[in-house]
Amino acid sequence: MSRPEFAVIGLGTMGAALALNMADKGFDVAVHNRSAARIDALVENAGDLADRLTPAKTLDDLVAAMKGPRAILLMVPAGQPVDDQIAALLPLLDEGDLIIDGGNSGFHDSERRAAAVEALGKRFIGLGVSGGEDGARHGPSLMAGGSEEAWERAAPVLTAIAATYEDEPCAALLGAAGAGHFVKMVHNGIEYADMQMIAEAYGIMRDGMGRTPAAMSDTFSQWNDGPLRSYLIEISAAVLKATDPKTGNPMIDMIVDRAGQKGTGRWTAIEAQELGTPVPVIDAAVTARNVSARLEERQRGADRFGEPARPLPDGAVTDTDLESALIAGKIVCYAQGFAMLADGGADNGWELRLADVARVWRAGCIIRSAMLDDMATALEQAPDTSLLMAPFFADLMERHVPGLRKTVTAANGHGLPVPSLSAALNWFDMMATSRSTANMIQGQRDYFGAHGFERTDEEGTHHGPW
Ligand SMILES: NC(=O)C1=CN([C@@H]2O[C@H](COP(=O)(O)OP(=O)(O)OC[C@H]3O[C@@H](n4cnc5c(N)ncnc54)[C@H](OP(=O)(O)O)[C@@H]3O)[C@@H](O)[C@H]2O)C=CC1
Ligand SMILES: O=C(CO)[C@H](O)[C@H](O)COP(=O)(O)O
Repeated sequence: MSRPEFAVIGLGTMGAALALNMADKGFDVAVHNRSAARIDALVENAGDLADRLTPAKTLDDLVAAMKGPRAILLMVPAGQPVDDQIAALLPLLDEGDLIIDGGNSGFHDSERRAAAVEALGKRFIGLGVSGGEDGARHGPSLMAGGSEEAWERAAPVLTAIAATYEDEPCAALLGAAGAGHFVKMVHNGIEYADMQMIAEAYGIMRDGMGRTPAAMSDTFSQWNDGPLRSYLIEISAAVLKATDPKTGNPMIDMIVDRAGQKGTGRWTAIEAQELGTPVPVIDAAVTARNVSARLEERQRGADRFGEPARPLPDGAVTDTDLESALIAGKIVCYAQGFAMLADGGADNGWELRLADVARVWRAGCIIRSAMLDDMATALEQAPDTSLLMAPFFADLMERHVPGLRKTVTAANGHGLPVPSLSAALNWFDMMATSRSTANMIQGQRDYFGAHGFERTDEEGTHHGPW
């Protein structure tokens, strides 16, 4: 084994899997973790790949074991741990060495870290990684932000370990330092929205149609053979099919209905507000997770007001309507996500190519879906146009909005909460409205604050007769 040029620090779920993926692709990798037990466990369980791993108990040992120019991937929790690792590494590294932060870091932090690291003659990449443990082990989607030089150094390894879509690696340099983590943040916002809409369809089937988990699993599996084909639909079918080994009950029925979150969805919603980009489907999904966490408050609400009468009349919503709702909702949430990428790219001075982002998301990542290849084509043809207006997706919307409308109307009428699907429908209706109601807002603002308004028949700023 030759001295490794590549290293992974942080051998938790993602770091260990990425190190094995690199070893599998023929790269020698130095590995280090804060607690030594994980280093030993990785090497002991690596089988034939152990020969390619160089365990290092300290950062000094890690750096000394490597050949320059070094490339070191950090896979530790976002925030202070990343700053601490960078601070500990910098004095040990040589000019030209590269630090890659592969965690879910905030993109503002990546911009700051890149500037600090590069000022010392070293290089930095902020790398969005998606695909969970299995993706990390067998092919993740990788969204890089950094300089061309830094990318050239990292690309041979990153493109080798990435997922492929028709032989094209799902790994790309998308812009300067913060761009990779910005794109990953928006990816996670879309992930939240897609998951929430799927959960809403599950809720309609469970509480509105009285379906069993096994029956719902079959429905999701059928949808996975059509336009909705995607990783999230596939795993939803699998989750619904699983049996709890302890009780023999459907696993889904034993899971507490309180959704966790590590923050990237919330960041997307906050950043979208900063940019002024409407992403209501994502906002609603973040809110729904926050509401889910208020278990006791929800229980008090149910006790005080009674659970709504939820069963839907026969035929009120069909499986085809539900499928349509998810298709239209998915297009809307991607349209909002790509609009945010366009606005964020412009605001930060990155030349974010939306088609490249769609291509990188086609395989390996959590939001991979059959629609992404068509999105890449649409965004290549008309990069400055909303995905909603791309002929292929506009046609799909025309076909599927009636099912979305029927689903949302029936659900709202029977106390079945569908916040993200409703947000998708409301956004679609607002975006197809030439005369909105914002004239009333302007009238109110002028009335109480003399803020002025534009008139429909004259140029300039005007005031009302109040
Ligand atoms: N899990 C997932 O699906 C995905 C996770 N990510 C991101 O990747 C990063 C790693 O996630 P994941 O592998 O799931 O996390 P894990 O919790 O499985 O592992 C975290 C690793 O970081 C180390 N660590 C924790 N705190 C510190 C610290 N203060 N200093 C140094 N090392 C520390 C841990 O070491 P020790 O053993 O000593 O505790 C452990 O090796 C996170 O930013 C996460 O958001 C990105 C995409 C997907
Ligand atoms: O980045 C990821 C997937 O793409 C991570 O799994 C992330 O933790 C998911 O977000 P959350 O924990 O907030 O649900």
